[in-house]
Amino acid sequence: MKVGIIGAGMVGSSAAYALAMLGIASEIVLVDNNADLAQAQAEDISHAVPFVSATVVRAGDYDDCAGAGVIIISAGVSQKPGETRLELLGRNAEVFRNVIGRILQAAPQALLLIASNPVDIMTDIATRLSGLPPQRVIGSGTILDTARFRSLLGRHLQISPQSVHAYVLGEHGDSEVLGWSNAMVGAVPLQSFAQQAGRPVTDEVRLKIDAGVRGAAYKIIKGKGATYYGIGAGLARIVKTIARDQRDVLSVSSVTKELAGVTDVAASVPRVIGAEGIVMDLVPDLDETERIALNASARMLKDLALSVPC
Ligand SMILES: NC(=O)C1=CN([C@@H]2O[C@H](COP(=O)(O)OP(=O)(O)OC[C@H]3O[C@@H](n4cnc5c(N)ncnc54)[C@H](O)[C@@H]3O)[C@@H](O)[C@H]2O)C=CC1
Ligand SMILES: CC(=O)C(=O)O
Repeated sequence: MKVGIIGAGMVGSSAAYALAMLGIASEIVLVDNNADLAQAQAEDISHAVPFVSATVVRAGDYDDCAGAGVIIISAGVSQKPGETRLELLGRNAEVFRNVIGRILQAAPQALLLIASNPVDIMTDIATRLSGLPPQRVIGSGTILDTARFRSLLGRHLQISPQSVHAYVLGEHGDSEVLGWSNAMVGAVPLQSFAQQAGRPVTDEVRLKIDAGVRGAAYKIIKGKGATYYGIGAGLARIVKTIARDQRDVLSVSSVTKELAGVTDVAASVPRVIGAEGIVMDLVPDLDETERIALNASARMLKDLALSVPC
């Protein structure tokens, strides 16, 4: 599958690198306002390709994305230390007004995969601007937060994060909701596994993991200016399930008819993803605290999305 990437900065180039390393895409086209940057990123990544795959990686313009199955949008501004994702909204909405029409003209059949922040509201905006059905406009949503949750839980339980089945729901951002009540390890509920393993998940452990997941981006941005390897791998993972029609369950964002009592809102729940985009939403069983928090997260996202004209 050919993949176009609009925005060849840290996130776009990391996604291209992860895609090339996994050998998922036959061709990757990097497009950026800064053509020299796109060219340099493409050359650098293409020099890694002979070690692992046969992916053609090149810089180009929108027209070069013709025939792409997926277009990743990672263009726009990113957070400065201490800045929230929501503070990027006005600037990145303007970027999307500029790029969505050009993408549709070049690759009308492509699925859109949104990474730019605030990703849930950018997914809503991309859906409105494109006029595409919501199933074809996928926000990376909480795929990264879910990976962070599984990583920290796995570390606490001393097992592989791939054997932890737990999801972060709602906003990719400060109001996100960690799904503790339905978390599983293998086929065993989290608390039961923790007890059997002698690694209890106490209130103190929960608070520490919650802070670690919710605060990860702020901590990394303070330390090195940006986050990109995690989301790069997450975006490649989403492209893989689309390219191979794998129907994996991933927590991603999409305009959803109804979520925790809020209608027509873009936020994350686990969803089945295949070649045509989102195939099915999974409605998780939540406890009362989680349901209230998810309602608040979805309500905030909907109100903010409504404030942005397209
Ligand atoms: N969804 C997620 O989990 C994550 C999202 N992000 C978000 O991804 C976005 C990109 O972050 P970085 O790559 O670190 O930023 P960056 O500044 O390294 O790259 C952004 C690129 O977009 C380009 N650009 C800006 N306007 C453009 C336009 N109209 N057309 C084409 N290219 C344009 C810039 O020239 C720049 O190269 C940010 O909004 C950031 O907050 C970052 C990490 C995780
Ligand atoms: C920057 C961002 O959204 C993240 O790393 O979660």
